[in-house]
Amino acid sequence: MNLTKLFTGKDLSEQKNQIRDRLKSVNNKWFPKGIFGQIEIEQKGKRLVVSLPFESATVSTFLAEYVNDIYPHVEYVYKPTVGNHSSVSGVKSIVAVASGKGGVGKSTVTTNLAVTLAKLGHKVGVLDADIYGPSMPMMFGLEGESVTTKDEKTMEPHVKFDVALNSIGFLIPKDKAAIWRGPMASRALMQVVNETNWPELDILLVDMPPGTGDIQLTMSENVKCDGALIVTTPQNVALADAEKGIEMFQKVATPVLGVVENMSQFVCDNCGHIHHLFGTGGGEKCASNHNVPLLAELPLNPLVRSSGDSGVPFVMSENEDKEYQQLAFSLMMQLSKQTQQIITLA
Ligand SMILES: Nc1ncnc2c1ncn2[C@@H]1O[C@H](COP(=O)(O)OP(=O)(O)OP(=O)(O)O)[C@@H](O)[C@H]1O
Repeated sequence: MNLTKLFTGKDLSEQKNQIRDRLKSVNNKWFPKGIFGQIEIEQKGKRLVVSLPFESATVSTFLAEYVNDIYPHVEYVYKPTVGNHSSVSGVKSIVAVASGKGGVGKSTVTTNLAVTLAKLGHKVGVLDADIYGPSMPMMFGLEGESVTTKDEKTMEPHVKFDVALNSIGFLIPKDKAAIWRGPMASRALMQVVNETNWPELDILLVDMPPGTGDIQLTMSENVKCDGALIVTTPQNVALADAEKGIEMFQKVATPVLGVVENMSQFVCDNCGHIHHLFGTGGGEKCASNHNVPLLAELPLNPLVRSSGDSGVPFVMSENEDKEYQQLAFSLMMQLSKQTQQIITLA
């Protein structure tokens, strides 16, 4: 039986070209230019399998719309390519999550983004570098835990929700870290960076302390980050600080992958009215001022706060990860564009 003509009566190469052409016509600003010229399409039994250089459930659904009418039997699979760098052994890419101002939700975004990336199939780690207020142990439900070691030299990260995590909060009580300054704080941070026995990771998210001080400088001098994600609220005072953060990363040649506007709006449970508690359009303006994309506008949602406090990230709840899936996808796309590591551009 000639499987290549099974469904359409067309030759396999003709079918592949047709699928490729359809995918090339996909119009979505997050896909790097030329990406669909590079993908692999194979026949496996009765199916045609498209190997994508990234993973996202939303992507498969989105792409199916372009192809389903001609080939309903196409399957999309994730085929990661091997990276070749990062200053931390075993780690393919490092992304700093930063904000100029404190309290804008940087740690919340880091946590939920990490868990979403893990749910999508990536190998993810989180380094809590917020040395003055490490909140990851609480957000991952690991408060009160300390580090373990197998060889008395390196620390084993905790693994929760499929994310490997280390935090200065596992080493010392919260109040002690808060009084560290300058070289002492930097030394402690570098110890957590260098002496953690990270497993093989596709991406390590670094939750930075707010501001543009010593720690940020230490990080950028000692750890080669592939990119930075800037979290802000739409408020003017937060935006001014976010812009300082962007400028700092640009100065040290760390590409800013994009801006995340958190607490963008609040939808009233009762009447559905949308309230813009902190103003509107700030994230977009901040991003366009610096020629970087706005990757997400995440709503203010009381469940996000209560989940963070309870140690079970918001995205672990059923059907609560759509916005974070989109953010995870656009972040990986931006990272691909920067590093050319996950995909090769045409
Ligand atoms: N989208 C959101 N909706 C509701 N509450 C949120 C949202 N994002 C963050 N929060 C809450 O706001 C508070 C501050 O968030 P978080 O600790 O993540 O901020 P941060 O920028 O990391 O702060 P810090 O400067 O202390 O590091 C937390 O109580 C968190 O649960």
